[in-house]
Amino acid sequence: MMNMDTRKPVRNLAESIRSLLGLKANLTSSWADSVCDIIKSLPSEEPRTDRIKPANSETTNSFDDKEVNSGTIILKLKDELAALTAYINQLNIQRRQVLNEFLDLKGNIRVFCRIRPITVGENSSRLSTVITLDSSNALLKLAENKSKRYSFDKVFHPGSSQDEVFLEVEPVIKTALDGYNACIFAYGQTGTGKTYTMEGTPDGPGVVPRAMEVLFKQAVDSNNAFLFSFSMLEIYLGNLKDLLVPQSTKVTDPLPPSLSVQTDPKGGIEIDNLVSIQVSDFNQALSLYRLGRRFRSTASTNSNIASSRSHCMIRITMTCSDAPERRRETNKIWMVDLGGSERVLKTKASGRRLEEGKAINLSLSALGDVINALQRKKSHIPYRNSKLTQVLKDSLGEDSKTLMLVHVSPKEEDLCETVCSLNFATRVRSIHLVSEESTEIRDQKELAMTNLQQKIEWIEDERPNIRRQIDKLNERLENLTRTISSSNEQLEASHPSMEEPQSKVEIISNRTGDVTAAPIPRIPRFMRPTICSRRKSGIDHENSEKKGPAPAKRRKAFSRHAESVSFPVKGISEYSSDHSISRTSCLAGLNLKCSADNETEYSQDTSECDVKMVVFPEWENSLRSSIRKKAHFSHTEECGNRKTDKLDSTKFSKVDNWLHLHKNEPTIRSYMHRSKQVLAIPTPEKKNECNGQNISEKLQDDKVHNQEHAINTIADHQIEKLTGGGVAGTFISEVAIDKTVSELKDFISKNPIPNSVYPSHTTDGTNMIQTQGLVDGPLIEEDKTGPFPPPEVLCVRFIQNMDNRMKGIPINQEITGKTQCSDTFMLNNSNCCHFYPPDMDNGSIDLIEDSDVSTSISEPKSHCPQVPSNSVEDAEKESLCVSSQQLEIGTRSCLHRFRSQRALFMDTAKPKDLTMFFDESQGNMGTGICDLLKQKIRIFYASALLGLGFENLGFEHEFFYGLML
Ligand SMILES: Nc1ncnc2c1ncn2[C@@H]1O[C@H](COP(=O)(O)OP(=O)(O)OP(=O)(O)O)[C@@H](O)[C@H]1O
Repeated sequence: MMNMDTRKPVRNLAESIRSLLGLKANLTSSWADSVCDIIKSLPSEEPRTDRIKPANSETTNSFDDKEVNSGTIILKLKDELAALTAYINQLNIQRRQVLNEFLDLKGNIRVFCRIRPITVGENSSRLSTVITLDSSNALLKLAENKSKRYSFDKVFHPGSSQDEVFLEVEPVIKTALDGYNACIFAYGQTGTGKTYTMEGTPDGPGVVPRAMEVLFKQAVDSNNAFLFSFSMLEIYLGNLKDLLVPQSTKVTDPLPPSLSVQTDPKGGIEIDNLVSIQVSDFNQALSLYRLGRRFRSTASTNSNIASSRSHCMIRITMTCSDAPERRRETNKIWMVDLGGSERVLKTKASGRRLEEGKAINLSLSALGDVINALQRKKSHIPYRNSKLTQVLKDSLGEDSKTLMLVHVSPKEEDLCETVCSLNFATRVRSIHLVSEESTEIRDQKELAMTNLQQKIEWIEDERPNIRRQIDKLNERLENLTRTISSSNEQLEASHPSMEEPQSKVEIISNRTGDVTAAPIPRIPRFMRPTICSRRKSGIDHENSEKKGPAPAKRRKAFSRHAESVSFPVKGISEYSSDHSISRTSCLAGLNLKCSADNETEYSQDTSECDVKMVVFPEWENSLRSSIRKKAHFSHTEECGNRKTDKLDSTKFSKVDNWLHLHKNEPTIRSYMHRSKQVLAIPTPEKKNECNGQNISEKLQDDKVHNQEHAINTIADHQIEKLTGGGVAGTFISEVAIDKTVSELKDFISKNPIPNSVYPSHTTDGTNMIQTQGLVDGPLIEEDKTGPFPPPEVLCVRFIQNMDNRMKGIPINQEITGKTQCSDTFMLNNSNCCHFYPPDMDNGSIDLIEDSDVSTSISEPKSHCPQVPSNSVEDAEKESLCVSSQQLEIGTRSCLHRFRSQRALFMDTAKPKDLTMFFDESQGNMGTGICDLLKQKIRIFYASALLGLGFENLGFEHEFFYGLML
């Protein structure tokens, strides 16, 4: 009874709050304050949670009381929570309405004009050609006594700060949270401050970083679950270029998948293959933005020291499925820093700069045509005339919010361009203005807008407070639930047969919705139904129904998000992989405080919510090729978390790792200018040099040494080849190790080593462990997996039966320096064929006309670590560093290496001799086992050469045909 009494007033209060919330008229600030005060005062009436300590076995009755009290508190908290949630939802709806009214007054397409200040080095004595008359009018001085007035939604004078600009831009960004597609673009002549406005400086961040901050903050305040994803591209020379994919720095790098603009049946625009990365907070988005910025094409021109040579476009996609009042469940905002229009005569651009300028001008003129057609309400809008208009198609039309920031120069010499820009901006603005407004109407509008703005501000101030209270309540609720659960467990342990209190808790739990202490049945564990069987039998279904609809709805929504943010990749035929984003969610603003049972229901969502992953097809390819090579990646926190045992499933890498990977991404930019790196257009050679540098740096940084794995991989590869070829004979495998003979003997005496393994040494003093065995190679395997430390040189000699003499001419394809496999060993064993496996692209191959054929796998002393690869970039770096370190000549560019490799091969390989070698043996070919064996070895040898990748180096096919014959 007592419990009922305490519950009642709380319920009444909640009901009265709800009823008040229904009445819009009551929603004044004083009313809200008083409601808040009441709510704030409630917790003090409640018993402290520490009073509900787990009951011990002796105090069953007191536990009962406390438990009932806890149930009451939980109910009370739930009521408060419901009231606050209803209130915040009401605020959200209000804000949406007010903001829409506000934007309706402002217009769907708004145009701001920003006048650049005279910068250092410019002649400041001359008067500016553009003067700000008031906040929405600018005067352009055309001649001594001739001027023209331009009206815009806002005019920013040269002294306007970034803050002032953003204050005006903000409402458009906020509408994006209401489900509208939005587009903010900076337009203007080159050098007028577009990038300054959009990107800003470290001291004065521009629109893009500020917009991202606002988006995330507002999403949290709204109490709805938003899922954000970030993309960044540029339109360079009329082509789309993803700024988030690893830039190819080597000739051999796979080209990034080409981007293409697709229209869905509803008219929505999607860009095929564009990387879209889920971001859960502002910092992540900012990191990606910074990363993308590094890859922008910028160059110095006559007009601007760091001129953007492309249109840079940032897209933030947001999905929110628990706010049905939003315009769309998934919508996007584009923020575009357009390339500057330029006059060739003035910029004196030539060559590449000229091409870039022309491409920019062309697409800007296409944008002008689209605007024109929209203004005239033409039936055909020429979106298809440029990539820019294609991409922006669904963000420029009626149902979206567009903001154009036209930038003009104050300089007299730029008058022509200024007139063009201002005329274009006026045209854009006229799309939504049927006629010029009278001053009176405009004043009225201004007043209405000011009132609406104030309302918006009030709501936006109020929401975080309510949100904080909700968080607090949730926390308390969670603590309380946890306490009850642990009490139950203790009680159950002490009174296994006590059913009563449990069921009480259960009832409370079900009523409270998200507080669930699941009943533990009194049957043996193995007899209890599994989740699966419960689902099948419908038990779970019933339970979930009891829990209420909210969790089910959310769960369903997340899987939908997952589908909506995956993007198929074309052209990767082999694995037809997907650029896929994990089914994770950015739960900005979502407060998933749920009980044990709800957790099960949400487990996938909640556990994944902090994992942001993306996979690129190149990575996947590299991973798969890694499987083929049986490469083993070690796991380090720094270098990514790849697991070889899961390589055959789709691989994901964390966004954070991905960002880390790009930290040292080589850029070809020569100097920094205002946080922009200015570059000369890269040449392949430069890229390679740059890459080489980075690789060596990376190698210096990487502390992961996985020599053993590398050697094992090579040995595996060889053994596979030898045994796979069905070759009969004796194997002698030799492992050079860094132990003295006495140490070795010691070691062997202490360790049980088969008889066939014994120490030896070569004439140059290298200590070796020799293993002998027959044909199928288990002994060789014994070697590589043996108890010795990782060998520095691994030589596996295959000795063919003496009567099968292999004919051949030596081929030395050593690029430079000497191999780490001791020279003396090679010299003294003239029948030794030194062979690098195909994945090591330098090496020596000696095939010497003699009785025995030996195959040596040489492993360099300073073996390149098998760095756990985060991406294809890493994989490439690995392969590069393997070879460069093997050669011990420092880092060299991949291209250079391939060239020299090719040249040397051409010089020294003596294709004629090779052919002779094969021809000769062909002539002697019989049908006996030995001849078959010879043939197999020849094929093995030829395929080894092919495997080295020579065919990709531009050799004439005839050469290989000759080789194969
Ligand atoms: N409002 C401003 N306040 C201070 N400096 C500015 C402002 N606007 C532009 N600048 C300066 O003018 C120069 C050119 O600006 P910016 O590179 O942003 O021009 P842009 O329009 O992006 O040029 P492009 O089209 O060639 O890329 C920069 O040095 C920048 O710092």
